Amino acid sequence: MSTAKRLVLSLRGRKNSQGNSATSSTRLVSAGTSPGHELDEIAVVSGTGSSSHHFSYGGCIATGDAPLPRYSTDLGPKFGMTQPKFGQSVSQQGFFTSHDSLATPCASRASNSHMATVSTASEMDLLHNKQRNKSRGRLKTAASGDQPLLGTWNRSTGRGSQDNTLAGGGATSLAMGGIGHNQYGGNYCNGTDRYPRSRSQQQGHHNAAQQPHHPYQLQHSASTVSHHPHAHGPPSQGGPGPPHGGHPHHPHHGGAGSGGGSGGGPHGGQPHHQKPHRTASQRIRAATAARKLHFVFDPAGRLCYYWSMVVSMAFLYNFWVIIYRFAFQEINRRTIAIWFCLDYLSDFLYLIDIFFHFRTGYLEDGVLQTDALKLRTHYMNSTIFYIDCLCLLPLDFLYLSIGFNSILRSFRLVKIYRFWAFMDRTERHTNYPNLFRSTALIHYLLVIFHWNGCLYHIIHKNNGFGSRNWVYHDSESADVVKQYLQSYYWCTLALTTIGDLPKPRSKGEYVFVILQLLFGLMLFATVLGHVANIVTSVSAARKEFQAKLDGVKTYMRMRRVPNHLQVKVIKWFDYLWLTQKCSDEERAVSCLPDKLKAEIAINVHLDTLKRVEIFQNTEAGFLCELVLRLRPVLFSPGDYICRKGEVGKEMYIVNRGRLQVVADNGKTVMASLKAGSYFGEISILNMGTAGKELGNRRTASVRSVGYSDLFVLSKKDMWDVLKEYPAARVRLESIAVKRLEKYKKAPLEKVAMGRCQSTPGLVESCGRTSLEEMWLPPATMHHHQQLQQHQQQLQQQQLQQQHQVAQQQHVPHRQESTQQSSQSHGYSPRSYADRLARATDSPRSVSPSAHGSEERPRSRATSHHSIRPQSQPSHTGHICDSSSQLECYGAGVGGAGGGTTPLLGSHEALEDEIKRLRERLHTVESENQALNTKLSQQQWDLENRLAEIEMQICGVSSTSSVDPENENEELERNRESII
Ligand SMILES: Nc1ncnc2c1ncn2[C@@H]1O[C@@H]2COP(=O)(O)O[C@H]2[C@H]1O
Repeated sequence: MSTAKRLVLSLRGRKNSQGNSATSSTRLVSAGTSPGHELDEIAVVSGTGSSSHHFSYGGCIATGDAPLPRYSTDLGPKFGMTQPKFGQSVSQQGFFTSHDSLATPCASRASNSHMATVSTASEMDLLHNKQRNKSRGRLKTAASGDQPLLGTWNRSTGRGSQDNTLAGGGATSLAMGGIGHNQYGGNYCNGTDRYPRSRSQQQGHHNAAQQPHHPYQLQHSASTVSHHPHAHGPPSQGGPGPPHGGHPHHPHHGGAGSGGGSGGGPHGGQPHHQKPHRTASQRIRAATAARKLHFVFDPAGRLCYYWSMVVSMAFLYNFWVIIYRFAFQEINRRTIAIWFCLDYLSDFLYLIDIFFHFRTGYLEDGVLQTDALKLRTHYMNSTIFYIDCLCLLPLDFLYLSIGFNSILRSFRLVKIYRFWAFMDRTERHTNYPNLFRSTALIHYLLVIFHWNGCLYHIIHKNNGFGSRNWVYHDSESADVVKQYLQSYYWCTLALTTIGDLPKPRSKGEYVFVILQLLFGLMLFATVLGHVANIVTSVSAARKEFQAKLDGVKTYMRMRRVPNHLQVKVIKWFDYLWLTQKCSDEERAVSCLPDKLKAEIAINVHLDTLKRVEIFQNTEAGFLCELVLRLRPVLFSPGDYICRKGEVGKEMYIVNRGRLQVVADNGKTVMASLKAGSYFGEISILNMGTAGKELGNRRTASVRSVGYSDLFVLSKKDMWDVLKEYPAARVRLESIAVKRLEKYKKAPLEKVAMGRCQSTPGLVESCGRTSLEEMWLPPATMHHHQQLQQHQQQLQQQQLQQQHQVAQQQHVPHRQESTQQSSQSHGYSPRSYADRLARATDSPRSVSPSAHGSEERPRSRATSHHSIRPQSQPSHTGHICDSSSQLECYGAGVGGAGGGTTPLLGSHEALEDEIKRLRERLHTVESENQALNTKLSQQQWDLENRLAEIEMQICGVSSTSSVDPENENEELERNRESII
């Protein structure tokens, strides 16, 4: 998608974003920092002095609701401005991409009364001529047309240059929807290409009557510009702006806001009555004058970059040639013309560079300054200005006295700062930093050899250090190139410490050669270091990855991890390396601010994320928030990502790969998931079908078919975000409800359950409830908590009563009973309700399973279902039998096989099962009754026996005539011991 399109989309998106500034800026950020990013490069600063109009979308302009200037969108291609290889500079990124940076410039500009131009990134007005021609034609038409040109728009009496602005902008301001003559009007380019006229008409007021329809205004306005949010608000609102035309509290915005400009409010821009009538020719003149455009270059923009490349070339020319010509006295009559042309071409470029600097913006408090006066002052007060002047010191005049000597041009080399800046920027932006570094290193080496060779030749030419033995003898030859190559070769030997140099004889020669060798040594070391760095950075990722793999391997070997598992782990690493080439993606971007991280993540995973249902048509902020919390994770083939019945703590988004939602048996596939799908949300939303307690349990198992690249989102993170975005929550829940519906409709085989086969120790409850019970209509979803609480209270009360009964009956196996009770399971609210009702009918229903007690929450442990007031040990065994039978049932239903009950595939089967269960319940109840009778019988026996003993004791005591008090105590003691 082209940048322009993206921008348009982002702006549209912003309109839809319900005024959420964060959101909108985020969208804009996305567009603004897209690789396209051409638009911020081009800006028109129209008018003179401070009244400029900015057309770029960068900076604050982008924050506006501005319809995109039509011509801006295709400026890049139009002018052959291809996508830069090296993208944007860091400063630019910082400036345009962060939310703050979008907002700040506006604010600061608004508060700076001297800042005329607000453009963040303005480089040139490429369309200026075209526009001017158009305007002329239109003006002609207008002038000759019936409509008088005497509009009611007003001339600004603002700052000096604003006349021009008015004119041209007069025209321009009209076009810009009344970017008045107020500097901020100019600053913000508030015109819209669609709204100004209608707005002005709507705004009406008295000037509506005065203001004739202005053809120039209309036509010109159609060709420009952006729209200032402060001044107009969203265009879609369409209604009249405040009478001041702009922000009611910001008179400075009036110009822009009067916006409607041409219409403006009565106070917008300047009062109408100041110069209500101007002739057409006046206006044309004014317009022409105001159309004197000036350019302001964004230091971080592409033009600046390319220009610095040109200047660097000029510098390199001087860098290589000055010393060469000095050493070899290459200038002679034959070549003088060429050298002079080249010399003065480079000087000319240096000169232009000075002018370029006058028009290059700079950052002040993080805000790009574009005011011409400020730029000039800033440049002239900087050291760079003096350096640039020094570079152009015209020592060439000395040619006249001392002849051609390129050493007089040595000051041109001071421009090296430009070359370094260019190299730095290129290094930062290139996609091949190591290649670039290597090339730069080689270049530096060649230059050093070149200079050294030239120096050597100079010494040689000047008769060396007294003897010429240590220089090459045949260097006397007249062939300059050969002489140069010999010197170069000598230096290469010396500086690479290879040796094999002619032996020095005199002291001077010795010193020179020693210095050469030392320098060569250092150079060599430096080069080696650089090369090592380059090589290291090339393989850094691989090394890090390898180190991690080695660590894991060592660990597995030490811990004697089974071979198959080791192979699996290594394969996992293989896949990771193949697909990501990076062991820790998160760490790679950890130094970035969150907004940028989110932006990167969104861009990198855009394809996946836009397919995710929950992210579609949601607020951009929601996506941003979530994306920052996503953690990538990779699963191997056959891995279970989650198992039915487990507590859900995370949800997953499929980035790549295929997964299956499977039933307990691991074979029945309930759904297939691929990139863009998500799962695991039901349990983390506590919407599981098994009631409150088990709402957080996985409703299904999910298995990876091949390698799956997923994003994990923790429950806490999810809830944190959903708290802020309730609409997204509703959406997520509604999708979950749909899935649950599907789940409900699925054959019972799929949902029936018993012991969770995948995770030993877990017992799933859903299968024990009927399908009707499992289904919880969405409407009741949010009530079920209350219902459950109520039910729990009832259960607890009942439980207490039963405990009391048990205590009264001195049940000795309370512990066992409680153990049994703790094995009960959670149910859906309806399930609870039904069971509660059943419990009322037959309170001694049996616990369905005897497993998973450790897993159950406490509240469940006290469930009434498992309370059995047994008083005899034998009963416990009996009840265990019952429950184990049921357990078998569960297992059978769950598909594990071996159960006594056939698989339940239909409603009838289910009802049969219920019937069977009820019968079983009756049996158990009657058994219980029988046991109770037995118990009563035993109790009666015991009491009888007790009475007999008492009688006996009484008899004994009467015969032994013991003290009655002692006798009573004794009796009591005996009784207790008997009991
Ligand atoms: N029928 C289905 N279609 C798609 N996904 C499902 C289906 N049933 C369950 N899931 C997903 O599987 C996940 C298992 O864990 P959760 O219950 O947390 O959330 C579940 C759903 O996200």
